[in-house]
Amino acid sequence: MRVAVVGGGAWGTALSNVAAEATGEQTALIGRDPARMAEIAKARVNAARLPDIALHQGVHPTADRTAVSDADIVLLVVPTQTLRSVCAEFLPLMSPGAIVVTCCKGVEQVTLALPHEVLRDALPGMRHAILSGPSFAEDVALGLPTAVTLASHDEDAAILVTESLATRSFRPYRSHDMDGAALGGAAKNVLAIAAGAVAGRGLGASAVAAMVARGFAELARLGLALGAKPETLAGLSGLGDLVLTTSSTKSRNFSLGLALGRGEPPPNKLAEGAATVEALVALAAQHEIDMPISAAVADVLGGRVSVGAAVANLLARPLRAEV
Ligand SMILES: NC(=O)C1=CN([C@@H]2O[C@H](COP(=O)(O)OP(=O)(O)OC[C@H]3O[C@@H](n4cnc5c(N)ncnc54)[C@H](OP(=O)(O)O)[C@@H]3O)[C@@H](O)[C@H]2O)C=CC1
Ligand SMILES: O=C(CO)COP(=O)(O)O
Repeated sequence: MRVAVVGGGAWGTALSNVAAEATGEQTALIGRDPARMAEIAKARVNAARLPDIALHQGVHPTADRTAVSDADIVLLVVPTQTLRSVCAEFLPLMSPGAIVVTCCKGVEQVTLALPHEVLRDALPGMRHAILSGPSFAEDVALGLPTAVTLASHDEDAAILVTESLATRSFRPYRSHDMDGAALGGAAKNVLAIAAGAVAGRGLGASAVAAMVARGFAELARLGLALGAKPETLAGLSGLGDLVLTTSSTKSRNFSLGLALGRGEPPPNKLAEGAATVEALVALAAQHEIDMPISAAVADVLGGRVSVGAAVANLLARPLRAEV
């Protein structure tokens, strides 16, 4: 199986190393900036996005989009808001039998679609899967043990992708539940901003734990309303990724929240949760699901309330039975 990776960011670079190791085949890493891709090819390191980590010898960095054409499996590893246009751009170049895997985590702002729904709309007739789960690009690229969810309605596709990405340290677990895998990844990014803000305000580890647990409750409420399976929501791509992202300063979303909580300027790298939060809250409203923590993040990032007022509002919510 030959894999191509579209998106020369941190995660795309880490996954290209994984695919080259797992398949023993040349793996194209396709970025959009020719000068930067030439630099990566020469230095054998993606200094801007994944510094100090050598590319696997089988990785072929390029800006030539046609490098996707002989791939059996195409990983799309770009920000969620660009996924649809990237699909349109690559559709005429991909082999019609290729399996396309979205590795993005978010909700599309205009349509409120999750990444796998974007693939379904934008790449009709092609085979689809989604990869999600607790996995910092740096950890994966360093060969640290990582387990993720690989979900597809197409069992054969899921097996082929799993086999083409499994290494001694990277373990994809198969699932049929694309809705659950996608929703977990999208919601945890938003909830990590909230956890970071609570930590940044110095409210203590107990408060952060409460935020994570109540955050999981709202992730699960929306997931169940969308038809996700409880075991997916409590698994790697749901609770697993929520725990990772709400507990580490390696997370761009948690770091954004931390800066907001401390009253510091937000880090300049855009976290996916910031681009997703309004759409996530709108999606929840469509399903009449209450997501107070996500709504508070939306209000803070939208400049409608301060972090202090948002936390105070959350604490002032009427007490009720835990659900
Ligand atoms: N980083 C991580 O640890 C993980 C990230 N993810 C998810 O993977 C996705 C990508 O994240 P990550 O790699 O970290 O992000 P980065 O910001 O590091 O990279 C994003 C890549 O997408 C490219 N890109 C941006 N806009 C466009 C566009 N309009 N058309 C084509 N390409 C574009 C960028 O190109 P350019 O370099 O030219 O700007 C860059 O190569 C996100 O959804 C994230 O949530 C999932 C798991 C782990
Ligand atoms: O998705 C991730 C880990 O699973 C990466 O999280 P951040 O985008 O917050 O860095």
